[in-house]
Amino acid sequence: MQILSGMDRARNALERGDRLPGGTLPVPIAESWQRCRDLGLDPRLQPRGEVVPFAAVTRRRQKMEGLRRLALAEMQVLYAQIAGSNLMIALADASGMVLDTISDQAFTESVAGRSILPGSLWDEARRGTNALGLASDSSQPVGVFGREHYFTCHAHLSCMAAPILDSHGQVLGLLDASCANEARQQHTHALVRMAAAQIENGLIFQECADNFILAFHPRAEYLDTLSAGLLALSRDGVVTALNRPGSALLSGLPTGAGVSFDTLFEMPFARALDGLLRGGVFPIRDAAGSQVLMVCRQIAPGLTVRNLRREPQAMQHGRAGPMPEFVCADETLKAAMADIGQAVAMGMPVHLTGETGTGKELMARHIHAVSGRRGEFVAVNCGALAEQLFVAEIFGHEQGAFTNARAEGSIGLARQADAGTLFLDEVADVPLSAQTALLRFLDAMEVRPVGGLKIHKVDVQIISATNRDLEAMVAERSFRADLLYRLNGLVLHLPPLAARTDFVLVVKHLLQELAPGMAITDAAIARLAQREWPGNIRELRSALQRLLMRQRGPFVDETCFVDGSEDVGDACPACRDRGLARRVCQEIRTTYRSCRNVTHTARALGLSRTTIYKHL
Ligand SMILES: Nc1ncnc2c1ncn2[C@@H]1O[C@H](COP(=O)(O)OP(=O)(O)OP(=O)(O)O)[C@@H](O)[C@H]1O
Repeated sequence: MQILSGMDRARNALERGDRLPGGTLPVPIAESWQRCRDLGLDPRLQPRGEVVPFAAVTRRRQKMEGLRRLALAEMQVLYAQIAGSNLMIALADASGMVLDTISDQAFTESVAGRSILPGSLWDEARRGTNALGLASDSSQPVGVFGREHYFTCHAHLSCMAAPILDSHGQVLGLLDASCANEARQQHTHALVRMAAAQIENGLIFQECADNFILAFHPRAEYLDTLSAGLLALSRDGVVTALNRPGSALLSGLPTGAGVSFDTLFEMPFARALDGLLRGGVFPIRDAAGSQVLMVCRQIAPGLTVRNLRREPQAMQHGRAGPMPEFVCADETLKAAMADIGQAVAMGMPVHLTGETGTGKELMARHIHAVSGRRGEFVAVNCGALAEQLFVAEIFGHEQGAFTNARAEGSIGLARQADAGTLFLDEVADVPLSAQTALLRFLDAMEVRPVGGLKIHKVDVQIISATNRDLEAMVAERSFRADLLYRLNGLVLHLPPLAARTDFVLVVKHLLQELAPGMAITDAAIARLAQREWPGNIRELRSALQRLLMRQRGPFVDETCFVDGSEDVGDACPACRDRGLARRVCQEIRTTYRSCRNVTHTARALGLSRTTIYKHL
């Protein structure tokens, strides 16, 4: 006989409508299941996946601007901390309406990823037992793992949510980390809670900018941690905010708003301030007699004192994990790159093709690194060399070998690359007259400088690149067929950016290069992904630079696109040149891009499905 686990029995009972067996589930989950059942939700069906109109999301985001700014920066840090894949970090308002998400591509493309999108509502009454809904109701951090979700269709998910509270214990928002159940990591829940606490502390600094802010803890080494109490005080010593650890440390004392410092501590505020403003750690007893150590983290404006750390921990950004130097998660490209190691080990020339800006030079540098050659990487832009000078530049020349020759002669780029790599960029532009000399060099790996007699043997890895069709040039006799066959030992094609499956990673990588620690929302990435990018990664880099110029906080989101200059390519052809229609069309396409579902898009924007189809 098959032995059923507690969870199996609980689910069977739930799905059959039987009484739920006691002791098989954590109490909050069992209670939530019961509430969902009382509401008449059928766990075997799909939940009501409601998504509010985009305009309502925008309004809510504006209302929560301060919190959102802090949260997006923390979400980026959290995303980097929870290494692994199939992950989404979401920020929701207090009711469980998702405002922003940061995720990896695998999650974005999953069924769950398509349902956790800005504007989606995750309250218990709509989506059954889930972490956002439970955290919103209970004001407590909650984890809902796999089959603990009420709806069977959410059983593959694990979600961990923590409320973000104001200093009166009111829920301001919710932070959630969701991942595939099998990818769940033990420490995620703690990281989400810490991120929420970090945001709460950040809010105190943000909202009490004209107050004193003091940190305190019984042990000095904890003053810089999230366990420290943070106390904001007006200039006359009245408490304006106290974080959660602070309330716990002062439990038993009256900590409500309006209480004065003197009621909480044994020393009058003015005297304590004297000590605190001299800098360093100041010992003080609370009104219950326990000693704590205190430091001043922020001085109310108008006072200047040296030796004080003005930068609160919670506001320090730029802690996103290290990003790879070179993004290459595109499966086709990865497969094509599999032979590089062997090719360079055999000294085989590598030929790179791809449109402008697809990363041919970067790939050439990568190949040089892979080859482990100790010599230099020497890049030659063949299109930039005058026809008469081409041979002399590559193979060198003796003193006074020709008019305009360098007086001291030149060893040439081929010898400079000896024991290293010679990268012939824009190889299609090698003058026909020089192609024979180049071919001879590739065959023999020997160099004879112009005007010289001595032959020099070299050992050079050859990499060439072009964005032109060399086969077609061979057919029209502007490129030598034998040179082409000599160059294309291993051919590697770099896909255009729009065709890369690792677009999201490329965006994040470039952003980290341009502005370390900067966050970007999924919606902003989706907006970028709509464009065609004829200039490929180079163009994307410039577009990100322009967005960064417009961005006013620690993250890039759709508001950075306000003037539409990044959006020229994202309206449908019929709407592209029609002002207002173009905006509507762009909104449709942006929304669709983030959820990949016509019905959701129609519902989110309050338009008919036919209209959505028309613009897609
Ligand atoms: N895989 C990648 N990951 C991250 N950045 C990249 C990648 N590929 C290219 N880039 C960046 O894109 C820009 C253009 O790359 P690169 O100059 O190598 O392109 P290219 O194909 O050689 O262009 P062109 O044909 O116009 O010379 C550079 O800033 C480069 O750092």
